[in-house]
Amino acid sequence: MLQLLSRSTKWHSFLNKFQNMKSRPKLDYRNKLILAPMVRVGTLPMRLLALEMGADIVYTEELIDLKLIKSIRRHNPALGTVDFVDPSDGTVVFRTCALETSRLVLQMGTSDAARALAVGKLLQQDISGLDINMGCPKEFSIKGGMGAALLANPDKAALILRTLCSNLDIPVTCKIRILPDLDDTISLVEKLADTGIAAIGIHARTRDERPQHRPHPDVLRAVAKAVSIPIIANGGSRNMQKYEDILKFQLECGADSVMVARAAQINVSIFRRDGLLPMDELIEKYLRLCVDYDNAPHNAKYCVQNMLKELQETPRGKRFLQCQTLQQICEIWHLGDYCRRKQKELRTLGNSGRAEVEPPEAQAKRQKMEEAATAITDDFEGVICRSMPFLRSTYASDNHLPKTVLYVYAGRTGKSPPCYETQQCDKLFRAICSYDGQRYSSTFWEKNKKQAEQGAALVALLHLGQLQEEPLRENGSLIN
Ligand SMILES: Cc1cc2nc3c(=O)[nH]c(=O)nc-3n(C[C@H](O)[C@H](O)[C@H](O)COP(=O)(O)O)c2cc1C
Repeated sequence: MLQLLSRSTKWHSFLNKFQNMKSRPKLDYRNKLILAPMVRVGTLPMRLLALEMGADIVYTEELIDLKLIKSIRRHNPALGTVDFVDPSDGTVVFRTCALETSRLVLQMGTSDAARALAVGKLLQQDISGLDINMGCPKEFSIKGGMGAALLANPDKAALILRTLCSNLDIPVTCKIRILPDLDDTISLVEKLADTGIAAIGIHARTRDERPQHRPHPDVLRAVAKAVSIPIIANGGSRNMQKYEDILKFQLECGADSVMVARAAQINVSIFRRDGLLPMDELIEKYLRLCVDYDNAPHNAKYCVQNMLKELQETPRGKRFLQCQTLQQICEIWHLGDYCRRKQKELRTLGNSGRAEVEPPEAQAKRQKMEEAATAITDDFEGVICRSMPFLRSTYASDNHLPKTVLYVYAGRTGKSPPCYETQQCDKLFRAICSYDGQRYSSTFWEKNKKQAEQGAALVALLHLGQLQEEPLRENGSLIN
């Protein structure tokens, strides 16, 4: 009978899942450096980078149960990932891969035990721990009875945790904030510990305290003395500039483990025993992972912005802020070729992106865009192309703009004025400048038609020897 059953593919995949989960050692929360849950920051590339830098455990950003429950789990063989995809619009709600499974905790926002359990069952084969957010003070969470709302409803919080602990095969934890009163905090932690959770993350601030307020390591120390489950201390980033500062905070709190958010958001190499990496090296590593795992460009941009901080004001930073695609961002860190090559390879491997789960209207729109992009590539046959973004702020007046300069140059040399044609792909533009029997274009996709034309004129001027590369590179309007 068993033999017969094992022949069926369904039974086989169930057996695999079960064996994978059982063979994975249970996550131990003692003596660990942890990447804290952070919305928009804790996506796959940043988690993998944190692990590479020395974090022992990484948390996902908070993912809401309602969103997860309706998502479709699918393998993405091109990327080697498991994706949970929103079937209504095809967006990837959660992407993970085998490299992180044994050290990955997913943080969920929930207010309902049954729903949380359903999500836990859907996810447990792909993660090693499930954490419930009980500390988020944002209006969205509180209104939905999630996050810090659960601190005011300990019975419900305990019910959620008990339901998960009794029915899932992976360890369950929660992340709370301290209460204004120490005894109340200890009572709450004891009540939650009774549910069977494997550890508790505690942000050393109250619900009403903001990140700029000093944390309360003394409160954590008292809690850690009073309870026996592992305490994960959080809230110390304000005083964390290097690896040793993480350990100092852990010691101050008397905690078993420590969880870092903002300090890692700025420089994830804070987890590195051998010291911080230079920012550009870190960004490069991060971008490679974004390319490898086809990360959404807006997410990559947000994370790089956090690393750049005030350097966003430099010419390079300003150029970066104008980027809309991963390719454009990669060009700035000299990874343009890597990005192009890898994206091509992923397409060849069938990285279908959203296609399989798209509703028909979205699918039609995407196909139209893909056709347009192919047509555009064909149209660029024989065109002299360079990657030259146009940055208006680097030109003193309209008289200096590339289109004007090229127009004047044409008049001076007795040639017909240049003319332009523009191609649009979704919300981005490229232009071709035709001048004296030759066509020129910038490979940098611009946000509007006018900028695209200026970019094309720049390429023409450069080719005609009317621009010098080096000065332009310095003032930030030329990238190679
Ligand atoms: C950008 C950002 C996003 C965050 N998102 C989450 C989240 O999804 N879930 C959560 O429990 N806390 C979240 N937090 C709070 C952090 O996990 C952490 O509790 C807080 O920043 C204090 O730790 P730190 O001093 O190390 O920054 C977020 C913090 C930041 C800065």
